[in-house]
Amino acid sequence: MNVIDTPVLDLKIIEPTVFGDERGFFLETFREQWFKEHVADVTFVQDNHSKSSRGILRGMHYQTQQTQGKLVHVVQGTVYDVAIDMRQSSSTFGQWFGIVLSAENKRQLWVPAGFAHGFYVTSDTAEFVYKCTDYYAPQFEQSVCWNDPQLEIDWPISPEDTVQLSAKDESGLLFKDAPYF
Ligand SMILES: Cc1cn([C@H]2C[C@H](O)[C@@H](COP(=O)(O)OP(=O)(O)O[C@H]3O[C@H](C)C(=O)[C@H](O)[C@H]3O)O2)c(=O)[nH]c1=O
Repeated sequence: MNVIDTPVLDLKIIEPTVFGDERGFFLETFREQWFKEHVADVTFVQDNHSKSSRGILRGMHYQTQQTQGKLVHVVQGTVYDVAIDMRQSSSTFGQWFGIVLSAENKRQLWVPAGFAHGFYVTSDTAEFVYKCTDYYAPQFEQSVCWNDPQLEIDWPISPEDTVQLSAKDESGLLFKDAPYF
């Protein structure tokens, strides 16, 4: 396992060690003691799995209470994954980072509590799995506009591409109006 810093404070890329042989491959997707020592001293309590089609954008979500750290990766297809630092005390407050996560690159992204998170599907379908450090609490959930004019997230979306959002995400808040940590 290899940990790579990103330009955004505390947001980390993890590259697991992949063991390939004539049968295929094996990798450990999570090892608690290693994670606590090398990434963040947190405990995960909930695992999630979603499947989406090309052009689906889920995000940008966070919980204002029961804030969730998320360890995310893709087991089928490809997504462009984005996290936004919503922590006012952070030196990278208001900054975003994006990365291609795919079944092929097997990369993971550690998104600490205090970030808004979402992804855009660039393959026919994508299956997205992640561990969370607190439980789902919809009463505390917020959604920030994926195309907020201040954040200017550089999504891999061409004019001819579709962007399909949930009703909740259609009415996301502007970053300037969103609650911060
Ligand atoms: C997130 C969640 C949802 N649900 C139920 C609630 C709805 O009936 C259904 C779909 O929920 P939602 O539309 O909020 O799912 P996503 O749009 O994938 O939400 C996620 O999108 C981005 C990528 C995130 O980072 C968050 O983990 C999460 O907000 O699953 C649950 O039962 N438990 C959960 O933890």
